[in-house]
Amino acid sequence: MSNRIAFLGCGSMNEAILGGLLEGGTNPTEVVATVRRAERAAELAERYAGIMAIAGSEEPDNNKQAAKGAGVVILGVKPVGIAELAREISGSLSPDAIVISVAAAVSIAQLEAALPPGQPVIRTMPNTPAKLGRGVVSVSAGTNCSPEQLQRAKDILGAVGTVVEIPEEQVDALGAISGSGPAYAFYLAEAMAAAGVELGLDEELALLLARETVAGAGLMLAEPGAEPSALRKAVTSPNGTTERAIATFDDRGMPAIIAAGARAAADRAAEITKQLG
Ligand SMILES: NC(=O)C1=CN([C@@H]2O[C@H](COP(=O)(O)OP(=O)(O)OC[C@H]3O[C@@H](n4cnc5c(N)ncnc54)[C@H](OP(=O)(O)O)[C@@H]3O)[C@@H](O)[C@H]2O)C=CC1
Ligand SMILES: O=C(O)[C@@H]1CCC=N1
Repeated sequence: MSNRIAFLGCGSMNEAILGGLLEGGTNPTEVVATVRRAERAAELAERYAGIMAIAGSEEPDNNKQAAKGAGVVILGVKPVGIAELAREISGSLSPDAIVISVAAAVSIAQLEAALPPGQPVIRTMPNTPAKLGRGVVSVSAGTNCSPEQLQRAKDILGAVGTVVEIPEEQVDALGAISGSGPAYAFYLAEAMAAAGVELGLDEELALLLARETVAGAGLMLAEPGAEPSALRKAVTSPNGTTERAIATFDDRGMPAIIAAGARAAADRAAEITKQLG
């Protein structure tokens, strides 16, 4: 099977996977990426020496070209564009090419219906820390995907983070935690910076403190065996300052607010799936 990997629609998410794969040792000459705009293709080609990046504005058959001869094809456009993209490349795919979708809300049934009968499909839900090799990527195999093909996808995706295999019914829940989750951590950093300014710190200092603190805490969480609650307790002196802050968060219902946000994300995914028909 061909080693070529095609990233069709290379924006935030697919670029993070592409970057993580190259960091992990994938040969850039085996990577091809497609986008719509020429500036974006030029940006990718400059940032990742050796890859091929093709813009649809210059070569309207870019997706077909990239799909042709690829062993793995990763669909990375917005959910609403996935089925159209799948149909567009259907005549160019090798029958054994593994088609991986990173899109939220697009079901395996919707993917399979848009591809040639028998095409192996894997639905994933990655996240952008993939770029640093610290992503979480779920995999759910479609009906025509062999165990060997699933293993190949896991091996490839393993270079960008932790791979978890889940039944498709759990993808929306997983996406609400790990897919969207990096944004929750960045949101926390934004809110901490704003709180620092409210307490009288200047904006630049407050942002530095928030960034470095969330990043440092993330690194501690990444240590083997790290437990969030144990790490929190180690910062929380009895009757001290942190205890007062956490009690205030609890009193104001912070855990319930986070649960409600995650629920809203999962519900939105289900809503989009329905809209896509
Ligand atoms: N962002 C995230 O953290 C996550 C995203 N996802 C999923 O990833 C997918 C992409 O999201 P995201 O990366 O954020 O979106 P972006 O808008 O950043 O990226 C989409 C990319 O697709 C390109 N594109 C659009 N239409 C076509 C086409 N017909 N042919 C070729 N390229 C095309 C765009 O090109 P151009 O730049 O030229 O416009 C752009 O580079 C979504 O389905 C989303 O659900 C999943 C998990 C996390
Ligand atoms: O916001 C979204 O819809 C995508 C899916 C998960 C993260 N970003």
